[in-house]
Amino acid sequence: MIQIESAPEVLPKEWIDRAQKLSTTLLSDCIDEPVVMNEEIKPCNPNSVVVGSAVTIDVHEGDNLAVHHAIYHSSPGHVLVVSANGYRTKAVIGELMAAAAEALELNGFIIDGLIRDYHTLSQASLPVFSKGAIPEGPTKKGPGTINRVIECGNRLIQPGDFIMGDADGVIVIPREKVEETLTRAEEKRTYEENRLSEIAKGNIRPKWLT
Ligand SMILES: O=C([O-])CC(=O)C(=O)O
Ligand SMILES: [Mg+2]
Repeated sequence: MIQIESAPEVLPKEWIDRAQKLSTTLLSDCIDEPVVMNEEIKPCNPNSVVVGSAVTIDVHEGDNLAVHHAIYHSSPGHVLVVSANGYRTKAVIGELMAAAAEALELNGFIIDGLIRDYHTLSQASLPVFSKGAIPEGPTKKGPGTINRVIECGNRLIQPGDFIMGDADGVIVIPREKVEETLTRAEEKRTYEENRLSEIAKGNIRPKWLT
């Protein structure tokens, strides 16, 4: 049986547009709490960038029925964040599920576990983040939960949390901290752009390094 709670609100478009001009590194530098998921969770396609509101999914060991249901309980703007509870001998999703999610214009998948059909997913435009790949597929029996608090990548994820993933990994920020973190990260981006242009001009050593 799959327990399904209502889907969270998507993020304001303004937050998505601003975040897409930043990065997980800038944002994680600009918040005073741990936001980075376990470093093993990486994009299949290193060009992938995902920003969205977390739909949280907890699956039973080696099973993915809850993920199949979650795809059809989500909307454009949602990122499906899956806790596989450390299970590493079966994949959680593959290319068919990713194609369905892409056709429904969902934003992507973050999987604390493994996937399959890696070759296709490494070239797909839908962002898929995972700990790697394995051929063996999951059962589809349940149980599972959708839109309850989960643990993913050693972080607690609330439904509707701000999620961003890029080539460096994945971060999660509580909604009430997003506005301030975006503003601070924009200031840091300006500082870093200035540093790069100073380096290009030959002023290589930073002023703060005495
Ligand atoms: O069998 C599954 O549920 C996962 C899979 O390979 C696919 O989505 O292509
Ligand atoms: Mg498949």
